[in-house]
Amino acid sequence: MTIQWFPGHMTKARRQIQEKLKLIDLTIELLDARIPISSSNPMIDEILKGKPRLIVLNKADLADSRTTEQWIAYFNKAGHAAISVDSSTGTRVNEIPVRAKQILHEMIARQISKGVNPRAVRGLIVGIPNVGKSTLINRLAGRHIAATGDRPGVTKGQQWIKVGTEMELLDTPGILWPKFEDPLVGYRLAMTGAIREQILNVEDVAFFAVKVLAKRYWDATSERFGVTEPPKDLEDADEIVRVMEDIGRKRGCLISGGRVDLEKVSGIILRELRSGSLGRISLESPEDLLY
Ligand SMILES: Nc1nc2c(ncn2[C@@H]2O[C@H](COP(=O)(O)OP(=O)(O)OP(=O)(O)O)[C@@H](O)[C@H]2O)c(=O)[nH]1
Repeated sequence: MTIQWFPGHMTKARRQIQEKLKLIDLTIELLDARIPISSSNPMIDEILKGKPRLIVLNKADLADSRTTEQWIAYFNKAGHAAISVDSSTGTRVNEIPVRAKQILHEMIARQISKGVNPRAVRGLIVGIPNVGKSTLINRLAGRHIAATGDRPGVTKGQQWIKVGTEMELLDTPGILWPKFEDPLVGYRLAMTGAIREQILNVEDVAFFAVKVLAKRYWDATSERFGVTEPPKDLEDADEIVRVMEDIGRKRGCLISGGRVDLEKVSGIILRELRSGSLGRISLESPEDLLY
């Protein structure tokens, strides 16, 4: 689903989430494990207004596990419970209700001294488009939940989905928008396939992808594409383009005069990055934040 986010849409999305917040104990903030910062919402703290939050790093099967561990430590340090899952196969999703229940217990323990057996925790999944909200809801529900909430003309009350005895989830997630003002965020979202390539230039997206690959995953890149010479200087755009051309020659992306078809090779690089053919790749790490 692609949404054109105009200020009016953001206000509406925010209002819809805030209506749902009245019904729930805790939010499950879904982020893409490969880009936890770029897949987050810039106003999340304000929108959630202190509602307890469990951060779930989804698509962990595509991210590099060492970096994912660093992210979990980073979020823990900032005071948030965080776990990583793969919703497509269901790996570790059963930890979500357990952690949610723990958070609820801690919350109640702070309010009442002891002797309580809190009811099932009521949760809401929130996240930007394509982060895997529906996949996770279906996984937790153990069946396919039809996404009828947005269909015009269908008035539908909120439905609760039982997740074992520990948790109940609202059946429609809260949709958030990413931080559009930062162009790098746009490129990172495009690298993961979260936003359509047509919006951004495919060669530009691949350029940034090669920069990250050369910086952090050169061995995997070199092995996959058969290129041997890393860029001499990551800040030198000509050197990044030279690596793209080397990959293009290896993959036979040539046009008349022996020149490399940069658009074609860009498509190949991005497809292989997204599909996991280059291995498990994280496009952001907490170290990037430490400028
Ligand atoms: N590899 C992998 N793919 C996933 C995972 N979770 C979801 N996906 C894929 O990501 C894509 C988007 O998933 P959705 O569940 O439709 O995402 P959504 O957040 O509901 O998207 P919107 O409806 O656009 O808001 C689909 O192709 C899923 O198969 C995961 O943990 N690992």
